[in-house]
Amino acid sequence: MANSSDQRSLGTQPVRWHGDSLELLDQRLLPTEEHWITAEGASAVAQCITDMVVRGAPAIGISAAYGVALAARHAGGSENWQVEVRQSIEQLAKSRPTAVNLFWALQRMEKVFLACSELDEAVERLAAEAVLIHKEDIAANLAMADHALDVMSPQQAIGVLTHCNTGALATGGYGTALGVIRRLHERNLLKKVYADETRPWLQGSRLTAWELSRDEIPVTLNADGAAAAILASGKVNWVVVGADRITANGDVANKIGTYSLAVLARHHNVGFMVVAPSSTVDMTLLEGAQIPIEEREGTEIREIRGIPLAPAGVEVFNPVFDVTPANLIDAIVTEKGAVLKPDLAGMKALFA
Ligand SMILES: CSC[C@H]1O[C@H](OP(=O)(O)O)[C@H](O)[C@@H]1O
Repeated sequence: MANSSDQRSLGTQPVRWHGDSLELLDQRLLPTEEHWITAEGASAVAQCITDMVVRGAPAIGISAAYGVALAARHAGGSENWQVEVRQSIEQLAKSRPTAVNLFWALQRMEKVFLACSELDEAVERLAAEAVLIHKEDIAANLAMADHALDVMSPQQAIGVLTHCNTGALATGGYGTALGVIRRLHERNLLKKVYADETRPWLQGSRLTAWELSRDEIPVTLNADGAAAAILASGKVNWVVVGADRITANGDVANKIGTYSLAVLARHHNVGFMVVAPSSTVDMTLLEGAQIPIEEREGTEIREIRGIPLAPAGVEVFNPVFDVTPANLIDAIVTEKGAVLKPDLAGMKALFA
């Protein structure tokens, strides 16, 4: 995907589309190794999503869209090509449960699929739709950065703390919360950015610190447990995070540890901003308690790259997302605009 016409650095995009295959940067190996996996079919893309080769709500949706396009591309000669594509959509839908972008992208691809009567038409139109979803995500990220700075209206350089990875690696490019950080840096309005390491998967230390360092944006990595002291220090004006699913009342599911950051931010009178494209908004769910929260293997906490960090077999509770109630959020920023002090009425005004 070429850089956007505005010549801004989009950062390292996590997927490369080749028409008959999709290359995915294996984010499990960063920061020590840049290894690209080539997926030639939907099942390979689904496995890459489940295994977190590619992760991040928008990037998951974009990858799944390309996976559907690959299903049609490689169904050639089959009399049951419609069955094969439908089975691929169903398989991709089972890859991870929380990020609604996955289901949003699959529904959009299915709509195109159902409008195609011939395989050749489906191959062409599904590929075009996946590329469009990718391009729209980049445009959304660039727009969200503008809306976020309007909300912040910084009169001087500010301090920001972020959680997990919401950069180019988690999206089609540029990033959501990290896109705001990129924009602040571009405008010389970024005094300091603290990045939570974000245990257990370490998206912050392995991905955010890598992305920002690569793009020469100064970043300070901190243990998750240091966030409270950092917010107490007065060095941070805003906590800026992404989202995996936002419900109609403004509750937000995001990486585990986000909820505690929101409590800390409110306690220390620090702004708390969620930045996510409208493909992350799920108006079919009224509140956060309805969001399916993914739990992953205990080994992700007991070990790091096979090195034991805990007694073998110790019981683990490993939810990889939590829900931040709307009343702890100062702003939800999307490409359509910002919802300040989000509630059902404010969300309906933008997304009804
Ligand atoms: C740009 S949204 C990224 C969002 O996804 C992350 O989760 P995961 O790395 O498990 O896919 C995290 O919740 C981020 O905020």
